[in-house]
Amino acid sequence: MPYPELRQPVAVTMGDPAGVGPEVTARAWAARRENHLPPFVAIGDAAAIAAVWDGPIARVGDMDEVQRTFNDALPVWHLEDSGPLTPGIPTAAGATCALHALETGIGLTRNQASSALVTGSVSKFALHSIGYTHPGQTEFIAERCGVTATNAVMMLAGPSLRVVPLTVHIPLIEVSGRLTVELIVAKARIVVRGLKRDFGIEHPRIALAGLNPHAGESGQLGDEEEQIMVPAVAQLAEEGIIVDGPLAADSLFAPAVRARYDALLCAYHDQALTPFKALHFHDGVNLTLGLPIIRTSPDHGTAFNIAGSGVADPGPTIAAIAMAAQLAMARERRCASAK
Ligand SMILES: NC(=O)C1=CN([C@@H]2O[C@H](COP(=O)(O)OP(=O)(O)OC[C@H]3O[C@@H](n4cnc5c(N)ncnc54)[C@H](O)[C@@H]3O)[C@@H](O)[C@H]2O)C=CC1
Ligand SMILES: NCC(=O)COP(=O)(O)O
Repeated sequence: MPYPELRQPVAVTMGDPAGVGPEVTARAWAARRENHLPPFVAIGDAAAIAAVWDGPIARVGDMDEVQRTFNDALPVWHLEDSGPLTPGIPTAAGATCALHALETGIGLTRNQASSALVTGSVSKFALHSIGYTHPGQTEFIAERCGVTATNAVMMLAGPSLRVVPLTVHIPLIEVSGRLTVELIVAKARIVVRGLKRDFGIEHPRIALAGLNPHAGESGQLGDEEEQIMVPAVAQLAEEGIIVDGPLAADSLFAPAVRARYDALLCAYHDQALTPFKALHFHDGVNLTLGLPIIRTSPDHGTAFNIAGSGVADPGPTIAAIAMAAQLAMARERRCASAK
């Protein structure tokens, strides 16, 4: 057992049943031994897995059954029939099933029936078509956990890079208006706490990327750096946080530069996720800092263009399950030593 202190299985939602979620979850189970994965349960429509995978499935209704069946079959917490299913074609019934799976996974994890939550990829468009109003899953999970959206911080973590988009699912034109000293300081504090608590880094070093080319070139190429970022970095430094910036984003990801930091705080979604996915598509993980539960997710979307064709890489899901288990075990160890 690679995770001896993990008291409960990990809850893995399959996301949109028409996306690659069902097949990558099943293939992660098939690769459980070589990847030393902990027991986990797949939450969603069992038919969505059967449509794309011919391995063994065990329908379960409690976590004891998950523990008992995991070695021999993929445990599935079956929720509902998501209707006629064609991989690659999202439907309202499929989005409803994905949302129900998310609710179920959050509930199991908040009740400590599962040690951690791993969320499969959903289609934001399909979810919004059934009335979902949150920008992503992060904000929904935060709300269910009683945490404000600002205090639930998205981090993408891979073996050689951790990035944090300070603004996430908003149009590019709104980024400048959303960046404030308060937002940067609040998120940076949560990042530093997460690096200490979840990653065991005693003195985290972070850097803030500028928004404009050359970090604004002293105001000649934009003033967000001078007006917002410089005061935010000064305030964080005053609090004793080891922080550099704002630094020119184009060179921040160069190997010699990024190696100096434990996390890079970026102004907007693609500034963070584009270099991250270029480096760590296969083994990178999306996680949420600032929650009372552990939540991770593969760092890709529903990939409707390849769903059902058998080519989807299960690596990101394997990495998300492994990281969820490691983080949960570290927290359980800390709780045990505090008693
Ligand atoms: N965590 C989540 O729930 C996320 C959900 N999304 C949602 O996914 C939907 C599609 O978004 P896209 O921007 O097209 O991103 P995507 O990640 O679904 O696909 C982008 C490209 O990457 C490929 N790809 C993705 N996962 C792969 C895998 N496991 N193995 C091999 N190739 C893979 C796809 O085939 C496609 O060519 C959108 O509705 C978006 O909202 C996007 C990112 C994260
Ligand atoms: N691009 C990252 C992403 O879309 C993940 O968002 P979330 O659903 O985890 O909030």
